[in-house]
Amino acid sequence: MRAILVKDFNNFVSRGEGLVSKSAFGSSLFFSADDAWRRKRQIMSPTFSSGKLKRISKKVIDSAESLADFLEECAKAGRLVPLRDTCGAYSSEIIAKTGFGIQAKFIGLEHSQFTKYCKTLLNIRLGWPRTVVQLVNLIPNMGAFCAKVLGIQLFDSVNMDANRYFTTILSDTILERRRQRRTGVTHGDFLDLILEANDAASAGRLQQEEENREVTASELASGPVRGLSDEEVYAESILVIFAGFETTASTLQWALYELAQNPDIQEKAYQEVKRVVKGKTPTQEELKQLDYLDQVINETLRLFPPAPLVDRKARETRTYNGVTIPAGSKVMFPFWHLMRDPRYWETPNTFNPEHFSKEAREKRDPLAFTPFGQGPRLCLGMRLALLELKMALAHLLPRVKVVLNDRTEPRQGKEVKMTPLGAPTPEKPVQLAIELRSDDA
Ligand code: HEM
Repeated sequence: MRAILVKDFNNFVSRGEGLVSKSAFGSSLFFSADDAWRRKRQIMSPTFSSGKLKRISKKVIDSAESLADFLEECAKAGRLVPLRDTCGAYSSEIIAKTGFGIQAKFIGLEHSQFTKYCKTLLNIRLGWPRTVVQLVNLIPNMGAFCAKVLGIQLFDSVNMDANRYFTTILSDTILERRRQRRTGVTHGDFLDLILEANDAASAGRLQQEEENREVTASELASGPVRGLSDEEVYAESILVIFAGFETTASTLQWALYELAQNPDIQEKAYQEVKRVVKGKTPTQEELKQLDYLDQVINETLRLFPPAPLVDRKARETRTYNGVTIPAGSKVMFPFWHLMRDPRYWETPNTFNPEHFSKEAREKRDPLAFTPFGQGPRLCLGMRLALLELKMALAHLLPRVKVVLNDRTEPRQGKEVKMTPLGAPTPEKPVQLAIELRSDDA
């Protein structure tokens, strides 16, 4: 794993498969190969640096406050909280504000078109439609022809209604933003940051800026980097939705579910927040001191990785530790299994934040924990995702308790059943009860 993802990355820059779609999103950074990936990664990387993240953290804080307000309202009204919808609203609200410059308020709202299209961006085919696509794909390039040339939705991996919705919002916004940049107006969101990095690339300044940051040689394109066209800016913005929506929403959902299942762990996390955070909103410094909360988040990512598998394609035939990997082969890394492997985890199938105590971490190979991938193609949004998750929990734990009882799904004493395919998803929507924390708790 180390050889492929890290040491000989240059032979495994590309993912195993691209995305079959007429949408520009199919050619975004996530699905790009070799030099096309290097160019886009170099433009996008500065956008996600910790310095830039500080500029958007106010928007994350506002959404975390709204989430805590909403849970408090549910507690007062005795209403159960539908976890998937609530966590999805939190994550899509942050995307809308940071990625698209929309003044969004989705938490607690029953119908938001933006959230609806975030959820349905990918065209999930089940039953007979899946079988038809699989059969047609037996003929090389036939599926791509049906999607891209004939425009048949069944074969397109992107839902074209969602694509149209986001294109419409973005094309107007990008035009307006380019105009505003010339007059010095900025909004401090990802769209601004992408356009800023893009201007640096077009002016040949990106290379210089990159050299001052810690960027691995494998990430650097050889020669000057060409800026992104409007269509490419659009593709990268859609990628922010694809990569950032379900992943963060799902992790927050599982974290809250596990805290409800394990009241002692919830109490310990609450006591830490109560001890460290002095005001209504944690400062950056206080956030860093919430070590136990980090352990809770990491343990959630270990048991419920939203991206349970990644793959790479070999450019040349080479031998690693006696195993020859022929050119063009796809190598899969089943993170889900690795992160439940009893050789690395004391109680592999139990939610136990002590797996991430300082002592336990020091004893373990860091490659045993890879929810964000590994090597130069590591998740670009990792810092943002961790900020979103930590901010949400640090805001809501001092105000409310999440609990299971005889009205919730699952009931107290029962566990959630998961669907067998893909990212960890509960079979039935989880609904938790919320209790207010009293001041002297
Ligand atoms: C808990 C949340 C998240 C998890 C667990 C996660 C996990 C991953 C994983 C496993 C990969 C593949 C890495 C590889 O191939 O080695 C990835 C790629 C990526 N993620 Fe995330 N992700 C999360 C949130 C986000 C967010 C919030 C964003 C942006 C807003 C984001 C942006 C990306 C991008 C752009 C890539 C493609 C990187 C590339 O191909 O160079 N992710 N993520």
